[in-house]
Amino acid sequence: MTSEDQKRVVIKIGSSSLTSLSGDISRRKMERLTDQVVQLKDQGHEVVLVSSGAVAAGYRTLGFVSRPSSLPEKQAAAAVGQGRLIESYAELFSSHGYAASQILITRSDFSDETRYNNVRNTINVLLERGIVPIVNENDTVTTDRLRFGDNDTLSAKVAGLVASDQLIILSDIDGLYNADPRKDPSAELLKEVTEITEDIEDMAGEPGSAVGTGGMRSKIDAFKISMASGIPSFLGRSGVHNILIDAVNEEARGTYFEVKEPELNLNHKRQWIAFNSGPEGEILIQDDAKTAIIDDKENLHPSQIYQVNGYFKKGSVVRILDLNKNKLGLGMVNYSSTDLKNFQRENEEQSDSTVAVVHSESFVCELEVAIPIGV
Ligand SMILES: Nc1ncnc2c1ncn2[C@@H]1O[C@H](COP(=O)(O)OP(=O)(O)O)[C@@H](O)[C@H]1O
Ligand SMILES: N[C@@H](CCC(=O)OP(=O)(O)O)C(=O)O
Repeated sequence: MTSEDQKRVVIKIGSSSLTSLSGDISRRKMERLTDQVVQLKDQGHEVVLVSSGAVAAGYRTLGFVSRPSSLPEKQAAAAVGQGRLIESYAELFSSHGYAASQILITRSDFSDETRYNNVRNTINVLLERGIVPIVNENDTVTTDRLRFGDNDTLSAKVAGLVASDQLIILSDIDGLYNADPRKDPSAELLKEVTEITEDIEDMAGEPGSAVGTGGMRSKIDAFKISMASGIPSFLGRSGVHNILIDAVNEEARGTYFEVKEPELNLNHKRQWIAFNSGPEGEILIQDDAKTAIIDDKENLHPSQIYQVNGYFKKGSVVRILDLNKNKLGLGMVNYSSTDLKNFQRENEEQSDSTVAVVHSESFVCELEVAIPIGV
């Protein structure tokens, strides 16, 4: 957005923020949240919602007394519930003069760079036209292997995709505590996090409610992605009065995840490589090439390759490993695996050619180590 006071904000609303104690969608809770989104839009902010709730909105119609646990049952529930969820959002927004739109995404949509960029273009047009994009995982078609699985990481990836100014994740808890508050009543709220260290990761426990999927762990994974993408983020409790308005103004109670080194932010291309690409093969590099590639950010040349594993095309993303198979990073290759294997056989006669532009992905390297592909 142009004005400093007007932000582009991605807001993730978890199932627990939309449901009553019985697990059913609560119209009152939806109304409270959409009212605040309307206020934000009236103030000139652009808002993208990433909303869970499809399974919660559908399972009772299928005759389940509680949220089902098997994948096909959840998918069937989502097939009924997603339509209802969007219908409710559409009604609530239209009563304030805004239109809602539905965007359903699978991981394979994001692992294809063209489709990934296409989603961005679509959302940008919707925002330009004043529509509220409402994103959810396309639950009905995903398989276990291809699922985001939780909307926390999806929301962080969407925030990066649309170059959001802020990511707000609402939950049933008012932020990140230094221990799971259900197990440790003396746990304290962290008001600011500037780096996701192992200690921070260890604080996360399992989901709190019967309807939640990801728990604090997936929220922390999400904040790793948003922080690496340069997006200040916030975690707070959805039931708090005016939480969204206050969070946008950075006045709400909760945990703020700050971006301290904006110069290290991943650009769009690197975000895609780091978090969405799905590497297709691996290149083991010689030990003496490590410093040049990782620290000095030089390109990878054929003479520095020890071994090429798997089959990949020119333009694929591959894992770069050391001789002990430790992950060093991800790189986009300029040659296919067949070409690279041929170069090696031909005694590296092409040693001047650049194999992979790893140098520009050196920060991705660190992230790859920290965040397994597919979080
Ligand atoms: N360190 C922690 N700080 C805060 N909450 C935690 C922590 N560890 C585990 N939790 C639990 O995570 C829950 C939120 O995750 P989840 O149930 O998946 O909600 P949502 O539906 O909003 O995604 C909280 O209710 C809390 O019980
Ligand atoms: N896509 C699923 C929700 C998955 C999910 O992340 O749920 P939650 O942990 O409540 O945010 C649905 O709409 O029911």
